[in-house]
Amino acid sequence: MNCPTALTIAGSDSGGGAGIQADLRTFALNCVHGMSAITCVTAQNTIGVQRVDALPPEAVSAQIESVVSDMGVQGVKTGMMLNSGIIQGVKSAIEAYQLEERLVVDPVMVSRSGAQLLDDTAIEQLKQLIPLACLVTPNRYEAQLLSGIEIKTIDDMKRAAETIYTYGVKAVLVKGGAMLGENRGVDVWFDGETFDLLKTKSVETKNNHGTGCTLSASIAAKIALGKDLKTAVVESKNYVTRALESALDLGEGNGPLGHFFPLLEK
Ligand SMILES: Nc1ncnc2c1ncn2[C@@H]1O[C@H](COP(=O)(O)OP(=O)(O)OP(=O)(O)O)[C@@H](O)[C@H]1O
Ligand SMILES: Cc1ncc(COP(=O)(O)O)c(N)n1
Repeated sequence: MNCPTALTIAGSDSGGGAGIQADLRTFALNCVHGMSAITCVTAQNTIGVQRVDALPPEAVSAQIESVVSDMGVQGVKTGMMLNSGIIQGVKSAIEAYQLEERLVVDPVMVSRSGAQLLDDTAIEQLKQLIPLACLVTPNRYEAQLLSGIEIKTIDDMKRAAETIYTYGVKAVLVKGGAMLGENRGVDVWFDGETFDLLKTKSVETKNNHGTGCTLSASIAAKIALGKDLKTAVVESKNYVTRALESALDLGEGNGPLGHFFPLLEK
């Protein structure tokens, strides 16, 4: 039986809410065979990140090479990459295996709980990876850092998307989970020609750990399934909204999404 494959290049979250664990659940729900290149191991729960251990960059590159050379990859996303050595290795592998057309970069910098997930010195490397991707998905904070624009309004999100687009990436999705009031949960899409506001409903929950990871993993899975980028983004945005509505009340802090809600509804 043939099965599309997707690869996540990201960190492990011991609490299972974000990172590799959220990505693999999202791939599975899309009936895509999930593969992983783990960049670092976090000791993490719903309250915070207690410890981070990086893998050597060569270990990350070796994982990518193993799966791409043998099994093929139809969709790929990057998440937490922690340091510049890892990002450089990932960039070389993406170029060597020509994965650019199917690459989604989630420029993870800070966790929901406020922990730093990217070294200060690594942002320049991340800026060099972004032009390779078909889509980059910064949240409000990441978009501010990447564009140098302070974001308070939808117009600010649009201006930030335009600036980030000039890096050379095919499309930008500025995510609005951290926007306030009626703008919370409104995402801005820009592909160089068209702006689009992606709106679902704003979900009232503290259990929102891993929304960005889940969104980018879902987009990568749908690319692997052969969907066009915009369709992949719109369907994934709807999926995250439903998974937020079914989020799990686990732990004292921000619980994980209910990734498997469609299975529970049957
Ligand atoms: N309360 C909410 N209601 C509806 N949609 C939301 C809400 N919070 C986040 N989202 C959506 O979730 C997706 C991820 O956005 P967000 O801004 O939370 O990314 P993120 O900060 O990278 O996520 P994380 O770091 O938690 O993985 C976006 O599509 C966003 O609109
Ligand atoms: C391994 C890993 N990857 C990504 C995130 C970001 O997710 P969040 O902002 O929900 O904490 C995280 N906390 N941990």
